[in-house]
Amino acid sequence: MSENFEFKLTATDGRARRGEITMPRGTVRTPAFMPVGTGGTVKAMYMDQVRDLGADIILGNTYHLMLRPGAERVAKLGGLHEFARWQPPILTDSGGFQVMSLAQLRKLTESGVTFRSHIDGRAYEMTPERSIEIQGLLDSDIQMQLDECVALPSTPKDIQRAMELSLRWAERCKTAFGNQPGKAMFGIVQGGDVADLRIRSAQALKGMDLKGYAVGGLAVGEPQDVMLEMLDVTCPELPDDKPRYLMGVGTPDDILKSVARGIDMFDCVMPTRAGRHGLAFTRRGKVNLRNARHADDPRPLDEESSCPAARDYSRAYLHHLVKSGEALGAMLLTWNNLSYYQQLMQGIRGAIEASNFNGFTEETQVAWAQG
Ligand SMILES: CC#C[C@H]1NC(N)=Nc2cc3[nH]c(NC)nc3cc21
Repeated sequence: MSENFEFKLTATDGRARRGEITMPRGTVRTPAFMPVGTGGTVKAMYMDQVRDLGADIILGNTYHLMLRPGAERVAKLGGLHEFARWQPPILTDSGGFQVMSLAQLRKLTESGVTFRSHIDGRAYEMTPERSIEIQGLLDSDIQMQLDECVALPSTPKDIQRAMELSLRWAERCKTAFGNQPGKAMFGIVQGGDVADLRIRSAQALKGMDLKGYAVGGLAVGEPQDVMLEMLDVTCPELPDDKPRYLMGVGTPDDILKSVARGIDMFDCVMPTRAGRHGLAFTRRGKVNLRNARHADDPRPLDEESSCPAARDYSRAYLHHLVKSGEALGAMLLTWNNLSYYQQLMQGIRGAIEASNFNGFTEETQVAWAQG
């Protein structure tokens, strides 16, 4: 533990990095995967289970929590850690992406964005200052800047405008955040799929000397090679001694290829959402438990797994639960998927320490192909 927010690199293998982020609430081993806990819950999981799987940090969403139950209410109840009974670090997204993707009747100005709640239609204003205030009320350990997230596809002109506005908002967020030694505010690199804009955004944010940097505006439907190309141009512009967080990513293959390009942190709804829809991630690839071919299969998902959901239940039973819409189906498959993701991250961290990241990547991809 540290009363400050500190990041240190402990090993590298090519551009892949092994590190640790120390904060008062705990240490985050990187590369790290953050389970998504949007409304203060990692859906279908107990927080103790999430921790036992090896997660060092989870993600919460400003947008959802401000709408329901309300940031001031969570603050009065002791903050998000107390409210959700998750004591390790929490990273909160700023609301920029969710306002773009969920809110209604959005109106954007230099000052901020006004919108109506997708839940009850109530009107809200979100400014850089209010976003940081809300994340402070939640007692978030890593707070994201408010950014303007243009929906894709967008014109280069619109991407540039949004990138430049987001830089001005980053400055305002930095001012509003002030000096909080045990916490961090991360900037978000924007620029869509335009390399020059990505470089300019990264260089400008680096000049603000922030405690960490996210790469945003990806994992919004663009082809994987475009996402990877943007990482190739963005990561070299970011400081080596600060964490790099790729927002909303991704599949296990996305994660391997992004770690190879210098990314340290990830979050994605993939393992939890897929689990609720009957899809299992395993060492030998994905298994769609909705498929009738599992109806009589007595084998577990992975007899060698340390996770009971993967080791102790037949595919036939999981298929039955999924087809019947039983809550236990979502619970077991979410448990399995988060276990797989955390075991993948543990394997990645060990491989970088052993200077074997490329070998680990090849072995993992071959195993997926075994089916
Ligand atoms: C443009 C932009 C941008 C980023 N800005 C903020 N605040 N959060 C994000 C969350 C994301 N999730 C996914 N994919 C699921 N891409 C994301 C990108 C962002």
